[in-house]
Amino acid sequence: MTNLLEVTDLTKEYGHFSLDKLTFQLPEGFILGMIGPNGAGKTTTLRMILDMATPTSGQIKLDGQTSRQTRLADRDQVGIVLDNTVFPDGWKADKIARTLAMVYQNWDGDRFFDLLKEFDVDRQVKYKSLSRGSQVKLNLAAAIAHQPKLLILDEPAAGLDPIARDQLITLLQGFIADGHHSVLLSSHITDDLAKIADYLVYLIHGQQLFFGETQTLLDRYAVVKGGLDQLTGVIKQAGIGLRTYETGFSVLMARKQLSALPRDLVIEPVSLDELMVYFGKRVAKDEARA
Ligand SMILES: Nc1ncnc2c1ncn2[C@@H]1O[C@H](COP(=O)(O)OP(=O)(O)OP(=O)(O)O)[C@@H](O)[C@H]1O
Repeated sequence: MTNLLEVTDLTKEYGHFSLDKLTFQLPEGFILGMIGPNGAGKTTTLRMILDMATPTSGQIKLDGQTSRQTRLADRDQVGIVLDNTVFPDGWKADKIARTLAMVYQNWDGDRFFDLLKEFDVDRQVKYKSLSRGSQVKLNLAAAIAHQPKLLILDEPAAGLDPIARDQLITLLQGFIADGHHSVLLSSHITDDLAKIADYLVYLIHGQQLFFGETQTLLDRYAVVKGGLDQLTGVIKQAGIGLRTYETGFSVLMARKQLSALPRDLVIEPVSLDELMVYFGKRVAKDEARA
């Protein structure tokens, strides 16, 4: 398998925050999702991959290129939608298309306008007058229409309604379908990510908690529920993000620890959203202790 992106021991020190030795790969033909709570370091990681921030140490290989100069020269191969991607307020789609046609060698104007039609974005409306969702859709269409190998998207689903999010998922699946394109995206909408991300990088406070196949992460944990009288010392110690109610408790546990538990507890699969909430609760508890 050829990797379009390889990140090795990537570190960034900001004084109050450090991103610690991230290591992950994105093969051709796959989608990699980056998840983590606010301030985990997702945008910082994407910015370093895009040469918009300088790593303190570590290596980034984009389509086989390690040197910053070659990566910059090969910019056509990457399509980007960042939180703050904007076009000048007064520009309409036609002006955006004319401009990007001069910037990108592989610009495909027909594809751009087809995508706008599919997304129901009015090409006669000035960029500043489009709704937030329509601006995101236009940014996406612009990123895809220059036919990059790799799409990097920071929170692309923010501001999109459920129908548009569904269109986005279909679009991204179509983008990677030939096996030679890949997508790296960060998102808080983890249910969407669970549907489309083949791999996940999970960051908390700059630490990489997990990198691997999405299903592997979900299979590794389970939600355990029971009455307060069943809350043993083992559960309190090994459980992640314990929640107690008047009537009982729920906690996240690694499946490999389940054999040590009483048999009459309720064991349920965990969703990506729940997983993040339980882990988030553990981090908050650790911080309160520190
Ligand atoms: N240019 C900078 N200078 C100093 N600190 C920075 C800079 N950019 C980011 N940080 C810090 O890095 C940390 C991680 O921020 P980052 O935006 O990468 O997180 P995130 O996971 O994308 O969060 P969110 O989900 O809220 O967008 C934060 O504590 C932030 O203050």
